Amino acid sequence: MTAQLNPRGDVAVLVPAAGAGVRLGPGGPKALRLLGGESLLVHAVRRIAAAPSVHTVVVAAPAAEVDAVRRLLAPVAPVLVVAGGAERQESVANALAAVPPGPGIVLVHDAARALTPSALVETVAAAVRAGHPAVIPVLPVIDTIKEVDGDSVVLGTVDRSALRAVQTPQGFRREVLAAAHAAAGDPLTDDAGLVEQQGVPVFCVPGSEYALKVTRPFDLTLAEHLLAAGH
Ligand SMILES: Nc1ccn([C@@H]2O[C@H](COP(=O)(O)OP(=O)(O)OP(=O)(O)O)[C@@H](O)[C@H]2O)c(=O)n1
Ligand SMILES: C[C@](O)(CO)[C@H](O)COP(=O)(O)O
Repeated sequence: MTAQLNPRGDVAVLVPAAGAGVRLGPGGPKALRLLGGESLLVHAVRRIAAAPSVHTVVVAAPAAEVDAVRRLLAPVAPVLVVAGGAERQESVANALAAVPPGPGIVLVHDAARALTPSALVETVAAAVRAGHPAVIPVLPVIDTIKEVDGDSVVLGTVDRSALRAVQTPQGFRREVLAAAHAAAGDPLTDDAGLVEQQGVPVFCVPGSEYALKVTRPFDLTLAEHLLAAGH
């Protein structure tokens, strides 16, 4: 099946979208929950597809929703849809296995970061193209951070100047991501973590407040406001 966006693009974007959304609460798989009348997944794919470097998009959908997701995305962009797994890492691996020959750069981008600007896709891809084997968008940590024992006893204050909150899209040389997944052990929360385990340097670029992850009900409310404000 052909599902190319820009045939001259050098980037494949994997979109893990198979999570249950337990922290968001009841209402079905999170990627299919609505934001301003459209699913988080549709918002995410539309913004990815608008990035000029993108050659291919592969979505990892909940196994029971693969056909429904194909129908949902058909009017949005040409995409490949595969079944995700029980863990995010497995969903990414399934999507990676479906990338056709061609793209030398692979980005992994959460459907749950639905309002991520297309420009961030280009920024991450450009940093990989410039020679970094692995690239992540990050934001500074703005709160004072305490280490605690249990829920309530403070052990100390952490130096936040060295901490960063990590977003997606995370970008990789294709062979670097493939090798990291081939060697993967216990599931990690992001793909850069797998690459770190291979001793590959990971480079940070500035993230975006609009790339917030819809995790809890408050995040969905915030995203609704951002969307209504034109983002
Ligand atoms: N088995 C899984 C788990 C997560 N994801 C995707 O990975 C992204 C980031 O995961 P997260 O926000 O943690 O989503 P959920 O796992 O759905 O959230 P929760 O932990 O609250 O259930 C989401 O786009 C989610 O759909 C996935 O493709 N496959
Ligand atoms: C890759 C990621 O978006 C990094 O923030 C990841 O999906 C986070 O998962 P978490 O379990 O919600 O930290």
